[in-house]
Amino acid sequence: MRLVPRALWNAAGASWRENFPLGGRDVARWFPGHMAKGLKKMQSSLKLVDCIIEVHDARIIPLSGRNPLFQETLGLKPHLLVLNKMDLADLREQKKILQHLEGEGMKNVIFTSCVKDENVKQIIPTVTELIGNSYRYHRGENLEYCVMVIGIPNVGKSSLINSIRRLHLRKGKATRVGGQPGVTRTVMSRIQVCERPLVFLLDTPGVLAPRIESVEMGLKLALCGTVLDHLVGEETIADYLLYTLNRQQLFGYVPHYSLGGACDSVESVLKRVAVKLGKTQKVKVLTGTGNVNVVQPNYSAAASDFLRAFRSGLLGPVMLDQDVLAPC
Ligand SMILES: Nc1nc2c(ncn2[C@@H]2O[C@H](COP(=O)(O)OP(=O)(O)OP(=O)(O)O)[C@@H](O)[C@H]2O)c(=O)[nH]1
Repeated sequence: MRLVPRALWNAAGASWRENFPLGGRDVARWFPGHMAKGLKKMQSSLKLVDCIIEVHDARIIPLSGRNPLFQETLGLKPHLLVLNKMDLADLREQKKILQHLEGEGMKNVIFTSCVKDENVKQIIPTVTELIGNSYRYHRGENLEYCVMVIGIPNVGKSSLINSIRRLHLRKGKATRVGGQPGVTRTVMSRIQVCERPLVFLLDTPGVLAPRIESVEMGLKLALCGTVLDHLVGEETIADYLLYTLNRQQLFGYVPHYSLGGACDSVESVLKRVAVKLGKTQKVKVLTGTGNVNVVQPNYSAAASDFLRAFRSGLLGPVMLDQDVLAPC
């Protein structure tokens, strides 16, 4: 998908938007209140836990997405960062990403894909080693390990738990997986995921509200589906997607929708996508001589499809935090 098709060479030389208009957006509203309550519950369960697995989306480098309140507590327990959805991420700069994370104090990092069960097998041995090298306070005598899985919404926490369980115990789903953020809400309880060593995970992952340092970070999180789309606006997210793809010269959307060429106007792209998909709607227009029915492109349906295609990897892999890596 990285290869720029011949027809797009001209487009690749074109100039794309340097900035995305960020003003007037109330990012604080994008994350629902139930997450703050979850944090308290997680903090009270921490004394039962030997290790924390923090799951994040591999397309965003998890600096700003992390909740500072939890981060204070994280230092006390062995910590493994799992960067999931690697099948959707452009990881050509993996070395830089790891260096960057190490600079932020995150030494134990594994990239995974739960849809392909890629690298998931490395998790239990790594966790066991981390716990073995740590002081377990009052849990030193206990031969079973208890691990807490945490992370912001929709990054694949439940999928990871199910995947670990499937690979080590050959058992089916223990926790619900959903395409919408915020599926996991119920009280935490333990489930076994491995026999030797005996490892339990808190079966309901801890859902953290991300700390959004900037509107742009909020838009990246929205693009990855960690926020309910309607709170941000699908067309806004679609516009941010188009801006990102063009800036990074990722023109996979052009052949995907058989568009004539790349374009930086979201209105024009969504119009062509809507027509291509046959997503049009009749709208009544008031004229001087009465009401007239006009067929218009359904921009909202086109935006939904554009986002869905991106999120399922059909437009190619992406690294949304290239700007964070640039000064490394
Ligand atoms: N492509 C891809 N999709 C994944 C991967 N892991 C999970 N997903 C998808 O991401 C979506 C969210 O997965 P969940 O496991 O429900 O995520 P969660 O973090 O538990 O979500 P919340 O309950 O909202 O906190 C689902 O549609 C999964 O199928 C992965 O490695 N690759």
